[in-house]
Formats: sequence, C-alpha cells, structure tokens
Amino acid sequence: MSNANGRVYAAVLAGGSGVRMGNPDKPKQFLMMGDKPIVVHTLEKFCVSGFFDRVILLCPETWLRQSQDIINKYCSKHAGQIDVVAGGSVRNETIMNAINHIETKYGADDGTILVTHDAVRPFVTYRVIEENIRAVEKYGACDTVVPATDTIVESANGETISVIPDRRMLYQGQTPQSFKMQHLKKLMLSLSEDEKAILTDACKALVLRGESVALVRGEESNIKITYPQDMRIALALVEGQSC
Ligand SMILES: Nc1ccn([C@@H]2O[C@H](COP(=O)(O)OP(=O)(O)OP(=O)(O)O)[C@@H](O)[C@H]2O)c(=O)n1
Ligand SMILES: O=P(O)(O)OC[C@@H](O)[C@@H](O)[C@@H](O)CO
Repeated sequence: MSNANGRVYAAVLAGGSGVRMGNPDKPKQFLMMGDKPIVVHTLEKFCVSGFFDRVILLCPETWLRQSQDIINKYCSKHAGQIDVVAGGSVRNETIMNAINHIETKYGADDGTILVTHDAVRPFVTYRVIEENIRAVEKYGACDTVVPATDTIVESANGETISVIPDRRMLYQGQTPQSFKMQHLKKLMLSLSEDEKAILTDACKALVLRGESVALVRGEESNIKITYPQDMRIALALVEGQSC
C-alpha cells in the first residue's frame, strides 16, 4: 500500500544474537512459540496488515539461508512479499542495511516511509502499525510508547539516586519506530562515534538533533522477548490467544 507521497516498507529486525536469553542453540527470534518461530509470528502481522509494499527481514548473515527456509516452511503464503537481507553488527547498522537494500532494489524518495520493528515483539497489533504510518505522514517520525508504570530512578554513579523524574512525563519505548526513510538515513550518517555509542534506538538519532518525534500509544502486551522469563510470558500469551 503506497501512501499519498511514496512507498511504505517494513524492516523486521532479527539480526541480533540473543545473549541475554542465555545463549540457546539459536538466536531467540528463531525459537518456537506455539506452532511457529517467533519471527514468523512477527512477519505475519506485517504481511497480513496489507499496509506494506515490501517487508524486509534482516537476519544474522549466517542465518540467511535458514531464514529463507523458515519463511518457505511456516509463512509460504507471504514469501513473495518478503526480502531476506543480512543485518549488521549493531541494531542501527541493521536498520541502515534495510535502508540501503530498499534504495538499491526499489529506489526511494522523500515520501518513502520505513516502519522498523523488533522481530522479538511478536504481539504488535494492527492498530499500532497503522497508527505508526499515519503518524509519520503527519509528523515525519514516531515512536511507540506506553506510560511508565514503575517510578523511574536515575543514578549517575550506580550507587545513589541523582534524581527521580516526574513519572507523568515518562514513557517506555517500544517498537515500531517509524520514519521518513531518507531523512533517517541522513541523520544516521551524521552521527559521531560518541553519539552512536549512546543510541539505544533509532528515534534517539532525531532527538539528538532536536527534531520532534510523535508518540503512538503502544500496548502493555507488546513485550520484547529479552530474557528467559519473557519467553515464558510469551508462551502463555500465545496459548491464551489460541484458546
Ligand atoms: N545487530 C542487531 C542487534 C539486534 N537486532 C534486533 O533488534 C531487536 C531488539 O534487540 P535485542 O532484544 O537487544 O536483541 P539481541 O541483540 O538479540 O539481544 P541481546 O542484546 O540480549 O544479545 C531484536 O529483534 C534483534 O534481533 C538486530 O536486528 N541487529
Ligand atoms: O537496549 P536493548 O538492546 O534491550 O533494546 C534496544 C531496542 O530494541 C529497544 O530500545 C527498542 O525495542 C525500544 O525499547
């Protein structure tokens, strides 16, 4: 589905190795969740939504062949919509690989929209995906967030509290994070090594340059599967969905 100004692409980020999952025999995005791997649950959300001209799956270089096999086995109905591309050594490099692939293969202009999403957030909803696209059309960039539920404590030295910010202004960032693709590329290329070192997500590239990023309301259920206990929660959620 093209928007009024250009094309819309999804980058499903599956290039990580899942160290915090405790080094299972495969990166966590390829672990089974119910009847199919986590990454397939996520890809299906984007393919079925009908919002995208193309869905790009970024995976570790050593998993290119296996990723394609997984798609053919578990997601064959949508295989024609998905390009499998190698990710980079850090998450933002993976996003740059998606941008370079799209530019080279399909071309891009100022209206091209890129919706980036963690492969390990398989419970993203169609509402959130659609609101991301609408927010980029209106504001140029957006982040998906939920209000912070815990009190967030800041400590500069790791021993004592520096400040407890007003929770009413605090949110937890999720994905999707979505952008005018060419603008994101320009900003990413402008970052210094020091700036790259503090970039825990792509939205921060805009925030560092003083640019505004709109908020899209996320969902508590849009969890990121990071630790083994998240996997147990995810399995319970997917079982609940199939009941
Ligand atoms: N070089 C990287 C690193 C991460 N990711 C992706 O970014 C998402 C969120 O990252 P995270 O949960 O930190 O995944 P990992 O980097 O795999 O986990 P860890 O930090 O525990 O190794 C994941 O879907 C992961 O595959 C990526 O595409 N490319
Ligand atoms: O720092 P981590 O590697 O856990 O996660 C990096 C990003 O994936 C993360 O910032 C987005 O999912 C938004 O929370």
